Amino acid sequence: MEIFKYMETYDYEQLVICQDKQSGLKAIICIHDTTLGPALGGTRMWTYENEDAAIEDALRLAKGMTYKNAAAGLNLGGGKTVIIGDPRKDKNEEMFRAFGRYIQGLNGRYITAEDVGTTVADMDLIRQETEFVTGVSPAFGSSGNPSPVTAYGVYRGMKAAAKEAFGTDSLEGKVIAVQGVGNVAYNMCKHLHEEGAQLIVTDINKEAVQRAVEEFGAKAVDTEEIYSVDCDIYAPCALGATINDETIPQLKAKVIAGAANNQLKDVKHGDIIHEMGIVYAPDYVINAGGVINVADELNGYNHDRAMKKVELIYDNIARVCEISKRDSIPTYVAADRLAEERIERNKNSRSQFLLNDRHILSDRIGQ
Ligand SMILES: NC(=O)C1=CN([C@@H]2O[C@H](COP(=O)(O)OP(=O)(O)OC[C@H]3O[C@@H](n4cnc5c(N)ncnc54)[C@H](O)[C@@H]3O)[C@@H](O)[C@H]2O)C=CC1
Ligand SMILES: CC(C)CC(=O)C(=O)O
Repeated sequence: MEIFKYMETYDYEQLVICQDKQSGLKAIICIHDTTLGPALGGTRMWTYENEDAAIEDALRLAKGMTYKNAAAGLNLGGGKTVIIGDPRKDKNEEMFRAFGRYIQGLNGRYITAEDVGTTVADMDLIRQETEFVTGVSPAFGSSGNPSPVTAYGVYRGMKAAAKEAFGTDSLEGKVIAVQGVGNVAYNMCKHLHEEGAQLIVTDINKEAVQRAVEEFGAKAVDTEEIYSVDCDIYAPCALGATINDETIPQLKAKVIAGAANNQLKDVKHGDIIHEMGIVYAPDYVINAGGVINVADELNGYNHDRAMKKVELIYDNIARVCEISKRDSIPTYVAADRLAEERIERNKNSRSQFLLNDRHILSDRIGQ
């Protein structure tokens, strides 16, 4: 990969490669854009095929956070970290503390949280070395695990997308195919089950599938079968790029609404599903609940206030659908426009010099 060329094309600010021999830490912190504020985005731990794949994931995920934070109305930029390793085998205390020191070295340009493969306990270890971490244990006055809140936001956004496709936002009786029933999707399934939806689930983790079958009466299918099942809504909640040349021809769903980041393999896939008449709830709009929740910590965490903001994901998805119809553009383009316009407006309004400019983290770092 030609890193500088890629970073220049998509306007990235910084890529930090962190190595700590003793703990085995191999981390890539990527900061995409800090126009709106410090970059906030989670840390993913995953067994990447090779280093290029890890760097590419960090780059794509960080850019997604810029758009997510902007579209959610947060005064935060976009960043993300990937740690190379197996979260079930390769974690240790020193690793997360070493990582915490690397974050501290960025002096507030990047704030982390959970993502796939990392937990509240990992964030607690990072916190021993830096203040620039969220999603820490509630005992520290923090918001804890963001997944249930992300799940609630996805549920709200799914209802808005259903309204657009079916004329009603009730999910009662709707058949929903859920790919990956991990932290977010398990909690999402709870809401869907309570509303009377019928669930079809798949996961590479058989225990996760079993739990959904037992608790929600879900029907289990093989991982490759999930794309072609008869359903109303496809909810991608595992990893990215599952909307691609191979899967699109199999889809029967009228709505795509799920938690995964970077669901479209390429932008052209957003165009194709739009032409097919599928209502696509753009990933970074619908899955913003977690970041909205952890971002609230920066003001002194208040759960009710955070949940009120998360409720608005319904309105955000409805707005994106409205713009898509009005301007005859795919929903992913409508979402990108919302985010880009907000960043641009903020860029242009930063013309005045202000001594002692108030930093979003001023309270935390005691300035
Ligand atoms: N946790 C959060 O608050 C947020 C998560 N997201 C995104 O949502 C997605 C899910 O996140 P979490 O639930 O936290 O992760 P998780 O790791 O708890 O759940 C992901 C699940 O997908 C399964 N999976 C992986 N590959 C699969 C495949 N090929 N087929 C079927 N299942 C597969 C895993 O076994 C796991 O159970 C990720 O893309 C994440 O980046 C986005 C915003 C916030
Ligand atoms: C998990 C969140 C707290 C932040 C994030 O990285 C995301 O929304 O993807």
